[in-house]
Amino acid sequence: MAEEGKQEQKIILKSPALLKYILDTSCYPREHEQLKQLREATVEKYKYWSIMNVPVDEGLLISMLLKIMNAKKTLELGVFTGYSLLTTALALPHDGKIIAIDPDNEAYEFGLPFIRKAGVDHKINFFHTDALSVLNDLITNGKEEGSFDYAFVDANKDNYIEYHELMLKLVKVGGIIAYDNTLLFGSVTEPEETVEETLRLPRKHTRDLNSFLATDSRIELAHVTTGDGLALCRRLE
Ligand SMILES: C[S@@+](CC[C@H](N)C(=O)[O-])C[C@H]1O[C@@H](n2cnc3c(N)ncnc32)[C@H](O)[C@@H]1O
Repeated sequence: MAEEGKQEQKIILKSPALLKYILDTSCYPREHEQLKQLREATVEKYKYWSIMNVPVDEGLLISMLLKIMNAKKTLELGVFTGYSLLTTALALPHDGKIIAIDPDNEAYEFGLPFIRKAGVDHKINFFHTDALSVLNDLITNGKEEGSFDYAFVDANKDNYIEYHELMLKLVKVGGIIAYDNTLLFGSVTEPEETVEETLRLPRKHTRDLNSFLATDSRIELAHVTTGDGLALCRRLE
């Protein structure tokens, strides 16, 4: 058998039924009650766009990662209704701190009652604006370089490489920068002309990011096939 064929045999998720099995068996029973309610309310209000919430299996992975790292101070770029934000807030200790940024205040306000009910809103400092301005401010005025344990980047794809340079300043050596949607609905491997038009530019940005990260010697990289793809980068220098 060709080497490539052997590799393919290692891919576990061979069917949508397997994803459903993982969710039903291992994930939904362990999802925090307020995360479940937030997820369901988001589906009801945002319909198709609820797809933007991080899926439950990925949320559980992020939660465990944060606890293994003993993360206390984190950044969140792209909040929407706050599924990944609430996941993070629940995983941090009582005195944990999250700087969360999104220009969409309405979606954040929609998710806030669930975050409050979970009793973790005191950990969150939400900035209702574009991420770049806040990140630059944290570096120049806030003197926050090297102070974050973890950053979750789930925002506008066209800025990811720019965000990466700022993340490498803000996240401490040994800390994790996580980029979400790095497989972009599987479009990264499809020929451009077969990809729906609205995805073509994000697909290009995502492919550029993946290639960039693969050769960036300042990080250790693990490209995880959970959700829509999650690139975990550990800052090395
Ligand atoms: C995929 S959603 C985030 C989902 C969220 N992490 C969750 O699990 O529910 C992407 C979000 O990025 C936000 N966004 C778009 N441009 C942004 C920017 N320049 N800075 C920060 N956030 C931005 C959008 O408003 C949107 O809410």
